[in-house]
Amino acid sequence: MCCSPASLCPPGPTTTPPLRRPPRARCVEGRGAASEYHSAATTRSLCSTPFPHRSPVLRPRRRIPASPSLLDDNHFELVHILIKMAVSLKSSGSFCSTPPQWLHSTRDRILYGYSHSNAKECTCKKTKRPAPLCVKATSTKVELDFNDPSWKQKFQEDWDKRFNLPRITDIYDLKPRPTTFSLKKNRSPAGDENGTPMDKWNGYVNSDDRALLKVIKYSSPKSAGAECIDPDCSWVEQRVHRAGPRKEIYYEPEEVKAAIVTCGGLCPGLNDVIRQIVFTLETYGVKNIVGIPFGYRGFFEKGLKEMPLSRHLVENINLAGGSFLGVSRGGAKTSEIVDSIQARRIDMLFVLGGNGTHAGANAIHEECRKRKLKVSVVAVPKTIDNDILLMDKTFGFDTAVEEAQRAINSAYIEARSAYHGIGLVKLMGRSSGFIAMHASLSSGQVDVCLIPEVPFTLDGEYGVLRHLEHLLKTKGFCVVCVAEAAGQELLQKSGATDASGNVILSDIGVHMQQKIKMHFKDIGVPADVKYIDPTYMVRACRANASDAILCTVLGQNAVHGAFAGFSGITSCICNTHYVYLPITEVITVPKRVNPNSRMWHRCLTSTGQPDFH
Ligand SMILES: Nc1ncnc2c1ncn2[C@@H]1O[C@H](COP(=O)(O)OP(=O)(O)O)[C@@H](O)[C@H]1O
Ligand SMILES: O=P(O)(O)OC[C@H]1O[C@](O)(COP(=O)(O)O)[C@@H](O)[C@@H]1O
Ligand SMILES: [Mg+2]
Repeated sequence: MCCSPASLCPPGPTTTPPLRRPPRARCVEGRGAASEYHSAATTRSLCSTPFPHRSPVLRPRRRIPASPSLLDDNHFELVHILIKMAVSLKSSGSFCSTPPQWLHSTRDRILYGYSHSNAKECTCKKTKRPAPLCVKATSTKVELDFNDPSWKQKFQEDWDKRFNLPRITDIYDLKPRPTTFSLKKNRSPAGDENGTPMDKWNGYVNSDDRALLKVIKYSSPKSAGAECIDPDCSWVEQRVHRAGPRKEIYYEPEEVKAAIVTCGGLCPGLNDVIRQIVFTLETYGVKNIVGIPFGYRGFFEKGLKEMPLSRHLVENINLAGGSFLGVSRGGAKTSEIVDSIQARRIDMLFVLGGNGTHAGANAIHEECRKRKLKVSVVAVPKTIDNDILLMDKTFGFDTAVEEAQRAINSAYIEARSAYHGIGLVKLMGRSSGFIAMHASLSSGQVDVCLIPEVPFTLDGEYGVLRHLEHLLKTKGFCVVCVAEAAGQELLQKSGATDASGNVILSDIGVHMQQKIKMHFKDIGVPADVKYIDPTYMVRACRANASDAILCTVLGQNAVHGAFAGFSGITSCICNTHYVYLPITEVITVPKRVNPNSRMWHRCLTSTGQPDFH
């Protein structure tokens, strides 16, 4: 954590420029088909009513009240991709005549077919009205026409195909054996000829068990948060595979060599997952368990030796943060990694990491398939950024938020205790603002939360700086929380990337600190700016209680998934249920905060901040 020295601003005149702004007429921008999704009445009232009594504190937010469609954060980025694909399809002349859509206007519209990998949206050629039956959704496997009475069945068949879990039996003709995993085995007096306990333990998950990804039936596409596949917002079950131990397994535990690797940046809970994987493997009867040191690098870097792991060795590792095995970025050469897997005779590989790691895990899984190796590659989603699609959250996120709000609290105390104090906190999040949004919400002490998904300006009448002036005048102090990826368009780009190819972001925190100081100096208003950058503090700590539970379950399920013969899957939590997803479904894009989601609106309600542009 680093704090700037006390403000160098000289005392100046205490009068601040007037903060009240002239009311502006607001319109929901109608680019192409975008506006056509609002009823005429809605559009009229939105465009004709300026805000004559605009409060200086709470400027109404543009677009938000008018938005009928609130996609949740899990699907927002997917929608972004779908729209881009629809646009490119359109421009390639392969689809109907919809003018190009831009992300911002798209967010305000109802979108159908969100859950496909390729959605298309159009208006009927001869009418300006939105024409629901023109809306089509396609996926890579099936094209849906909602005029077709069997579209639901087709959708579900396509869905089931996409979310079907790859397994080693896809390439190998293998017979399963009864599981060796039973929590009651020590109490069971007799076993069968395989030594499998004969108790009546009923803790197995049936392979046909599914969890629903969505549970709300929206009555209208205009309902808050509605995610509709078709224009009538029909109920279509989207089921995913339930995680957990199966009655039959595809490995002989005694013969298994299992390896664990942790990649990417640090994240609270890595040790908890490693520990649970080891415990669960041992419960199955696996004796040969190793850790690959320092991420994927450990597979091929000379001098890095695999580490034998056992319950005894990992018993207490969860008491500390970091990774017992070490982490690293970069250096993922799939063929070399698979050579190494082959040479080491690894049967199960457990990969803990974020979106990059998952992409790597999938490449390893594919390469193993190509070489016809009987290897199960199972991932566990790790990242404080919480930026992996479809899942409720990734492990480490809760803990990072908890730590981040401690930094916010310090900024608040500093700001509140200073004359015209301004506390500024920068929080991590490579491509999304989840940590900043949740830490702002949880602390309740933030006046301005800035995230990459919502553009803002610093200068000018509607800029952040003018709002800070206002806060100093009315409140006497303020706290700003900025996500590290926010406002990158305001900064010079270095173009540099890290070893994994991730773009190295310019420092918005330092930039804002300087801009705030300069601004208040220029207008002659004293301001005491304290900048806190808790960057590595929020992720180098040990997991909190809720993350520790999440890690425990995810780690156990990863092992159950491998023994069940799955490969190329990730063990995660969706809609409060523990499930397995094919890695391919979660790595298309990073998950981002949906500016039209209920959560972002709640954050805005909490901070009371206006639009900053
Ligand atoms: N598209 C990809 N294909 C294969 N491996 C990848 C890919 N992207 C990243 N990796 C590898 O995954 C590891 C972790 O990636 P990184 O982006 O640093 O962290 P995270 O997994 O947390 O997103 C690195 O070793 C990197 O080389
Ligand atoms: O460890 P580094 O290389 O400084 O990376 C910092 C980045 O790591 C993170 O903490 C987590 O990112 P990953 O999930 O990719 O590991 C980001 O929030 C941040 O941008
Ligand atoms: Mg990442």
